Amino acid sequence: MRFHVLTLFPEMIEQGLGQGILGKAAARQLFTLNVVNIRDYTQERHGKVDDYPYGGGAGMLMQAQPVYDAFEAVTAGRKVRTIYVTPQGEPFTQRKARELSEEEELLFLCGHYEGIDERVLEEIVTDSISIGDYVLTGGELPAMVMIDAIARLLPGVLGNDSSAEEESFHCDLLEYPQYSRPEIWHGQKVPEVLLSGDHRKTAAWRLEQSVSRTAERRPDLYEKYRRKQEMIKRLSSEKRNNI
Ligand SMILES: CCN(CC)Cc1ccc(CNC(=O)c2csc3nc[nH]c(=O)c23)cc1
Repeated sequence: MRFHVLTLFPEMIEQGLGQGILGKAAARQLFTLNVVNIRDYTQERHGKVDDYPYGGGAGMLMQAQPVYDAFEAVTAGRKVRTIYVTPQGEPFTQRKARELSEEEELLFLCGHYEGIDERVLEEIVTDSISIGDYVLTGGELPAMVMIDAIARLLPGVLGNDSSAEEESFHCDLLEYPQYSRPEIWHGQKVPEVLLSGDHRKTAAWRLEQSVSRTAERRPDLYEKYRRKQEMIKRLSSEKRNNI
């Protein structure tokens, strides 16, 4: 996978994605990261890349020419899936991360100020994606969030035992509480069942914890889970009756 990021703050991306698991994975060539400074492509003097929006309105807009020239420099005529990170985009989900992780190459366009001239977006953008319904100061953090979620799905980036955890999230339940040594900390004991070594009881306790935590914190996911359970029950009883 080759990640390209077009941004006005390249060091933010390089710092943010150069540490930890992703830094190591990039060093092992499990993916490459190419960060391009849009300001390097301006034809205006003093590195100017923004201007006032036609029709008035608060703030400034990034102009089309520098963005387009940076894009052309990276893609060199290749057709590359180009993601414009924007509050006006479709919501980013684990499903979308999985879909994007199948691509060979991804180009992320980070806006700043109040956005980018629509004409260059029309020409180069394939997907407009938001990371949530809150307003940030720029697209760099959203691009890093998405690259993190996508890169961890690439072969070799995480230890191979994590895929099971992936599935658990897919069954729409929040994860159960976890404990490690010591057995008593600040007078709080680890739940007995986890010390019992009884795997069946442990699994049952963890499922119960996941369900109650989901019901409490994510009623939307809980509702989905409940309906799925009901359908499974109905189908299995229908199957029994038909036999
Ligand atoms: C004036 C209307 N604003 C849109 C809500 C303009 C605007 C605010 C903030 C930004 C910077 N944010 C992003 O570039 C961004 C990119 S993806 C994303 N997901 C959630 N929230 C976000 O702010 C973002 C861009 C335009």
